[in-house]
Amino acid sequence: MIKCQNILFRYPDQYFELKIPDLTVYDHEQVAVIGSSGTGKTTLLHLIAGILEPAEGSIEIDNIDLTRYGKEDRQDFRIVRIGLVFQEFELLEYLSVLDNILLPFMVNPVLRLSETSRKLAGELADSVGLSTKKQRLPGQLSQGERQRVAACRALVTQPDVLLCDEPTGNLDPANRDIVLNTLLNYSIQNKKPLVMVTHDHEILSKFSRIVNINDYSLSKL
Ligand SMILES: Nc1ncnc2c1ncn2[C@@H]1O[C@H](COP(=O)(O)OP(=O)(O)OP(=O)(O)O)[C@@H](O)[C@H]1O
Repeated sequence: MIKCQNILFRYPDQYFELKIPDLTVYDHEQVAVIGSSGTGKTTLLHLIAGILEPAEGSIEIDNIDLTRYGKEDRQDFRIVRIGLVFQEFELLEYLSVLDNILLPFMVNPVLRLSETSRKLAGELADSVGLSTKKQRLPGQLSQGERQRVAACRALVTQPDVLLCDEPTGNLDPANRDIVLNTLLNYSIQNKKPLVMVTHDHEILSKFSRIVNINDYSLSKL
């Protein structure tokens, strides 16, 4: 469960303010975050991920208050417990599809690469239709296939929370549905909360709840 209470966040220039009195995402929920450009959707995801720190308030994940942690502890928590997917998928061009999926284990000493993780990486690649492309380099993949790899990478650590920032933004409908269903199904089957920022109103019916960030943010300019 994700619980944000009495959040106040400002960037250092003070022009933008995000205030969230109470936002709880339960384990069985898939929440879409919508709202106009520049109203704080990405900022909200970064707060929940512990990348940003609020000036006031608490952000709890499974009853652990991230705002009590220092930056490094928040980072370790994020690596182990949170799955992140962004619009720019940040694949490493010199690693194969399989190794890109396993990247969290290679770059983070807090995670242990096991045979189980290798097996899961292969199964995830199979599940998104990449079974014949596991040894390819990202440069040999389409945009949609690259984003499928990024979705698998977010799931290979079996995170307790999934945070996604427009993961289907540039994709055609077929790839969009593969990526979306992969992420939603993980959340539904494992009862792990999912929060996804999206501009795509066509996909909103797939979520259990919609949060409009316009209700919370205030631009002072
Ligand atoms: N590092 C930063 N320093 C100062 N202001 C920032 C910074 N990052 C974002 N902002 C400002 O904070 C506000 C919220 O930005 P954010 O990226 O969260 O919006 P968004 O709703 O995700 O926008 P979009 O839909 O365009 O992606 C914007 O006004 C933006 O200009």
